[in-house]
Amino acid sequence: MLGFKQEFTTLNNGNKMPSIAIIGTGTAWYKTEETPETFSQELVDQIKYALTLPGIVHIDAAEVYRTYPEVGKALRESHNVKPRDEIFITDKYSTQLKISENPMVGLTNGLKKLGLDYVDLYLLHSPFISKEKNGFTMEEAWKYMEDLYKAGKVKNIGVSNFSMADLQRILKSCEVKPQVNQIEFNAFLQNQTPGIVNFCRENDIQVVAYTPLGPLQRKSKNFEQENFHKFVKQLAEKYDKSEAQILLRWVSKRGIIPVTTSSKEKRIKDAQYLFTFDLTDSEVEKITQLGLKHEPQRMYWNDQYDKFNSQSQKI
Ligand SMILES: NC(=O)C1=CN([C@@H]2O[C@H](COP(=O)(O)OP(=O)(O)OC[C@H]3O[C@@H](n4cnc5c(N)ncnc54)[C@H](OP(=O)(O)O)[C@@H]3O)[C@@H](O)[C@H]2O)C=CC1
Repeated sequence: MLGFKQEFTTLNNGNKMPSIAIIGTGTAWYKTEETPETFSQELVDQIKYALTLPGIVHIDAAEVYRTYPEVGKALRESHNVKPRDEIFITDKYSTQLKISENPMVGLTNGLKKLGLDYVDLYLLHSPFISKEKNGFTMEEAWKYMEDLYKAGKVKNIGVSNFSMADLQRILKSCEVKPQVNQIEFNAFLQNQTPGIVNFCRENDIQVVAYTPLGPLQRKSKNFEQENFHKFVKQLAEKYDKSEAQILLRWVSKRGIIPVTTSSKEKRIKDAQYLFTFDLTDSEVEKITQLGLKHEPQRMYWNDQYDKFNSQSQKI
């Protein structure tokens, strides 16, 4: 516990959430079905390891990842290690691919598989919702979320991959404003959709960033010669931290909550210990500017959002 420090972000309803999620259960862990054959004991072990770390541990889950069995098993086997109120679970209702009838049914199914009676944050996974495909409109989907919030089944509600226009539709008709918008964000993709980060800030909607380590996940052949990578390396040496920690800290210094994941215990621990060091304002600004010089690097929702590439490196 020596030297451990945690930070929290206050949401627009006054609730606090941990300022980093250390185990995302999608991307590398993503599956297309939940069967005994696809069950990943490795993921169970990584979540169990994460739950031995100090502080509140934030896990990012979703209906579409098909990893509820692993998350559920890890939580059940860790109930003596970490109490429920020291675990923060984000979950998402699958909108693109219809898995359950509606968010009410989706949450009920998820809670059962996770062995929980509430989740801390529940999101609509994407804005691509229509009466024809889903059986309800985006506004009606949000109404389900509000009902779950009012019933206490979810402590906070939000959206994911929403653009300004999508959020404007929700804001026009909602009773409860989304607490967060989880989007793709990193130094090489600083606006998933035009103006989204500033719009969320102006409307007191917390931005949560998936793929915060995009610049490390895909490197060019000559990355060592690139000023961006040279500077990140220099900071890693200065602070005696990993390059991943520098990039995650940069995301958090931009007022955004990173959602990372790893198959390696050391990296999971490094993420939970993120707030044991700080970057200066000028270092944060330099990473921002060097990042903006890089061409947009979008890894998810390309079919829907590649059309915005020319605007995604403008802030
Ligand atoms: N709402 C949405 O639509 C989406 C949500 N998400 C959520 O966000 C989570 C995190 O997304 P993800 O893109 O994986 O997050 P990150 O950008 O944090 O990337 C994590 C990956 O980067 C690798 N990595 C870590 N450190 C380094 C390094 N120094 N060099 C090279 N690679 C490194 C890890 O590999 P290793 O295992 O080797 O450490 C891991 O596979 C997902 O699991 C999911 O929960 C993701 C996509 C879409």
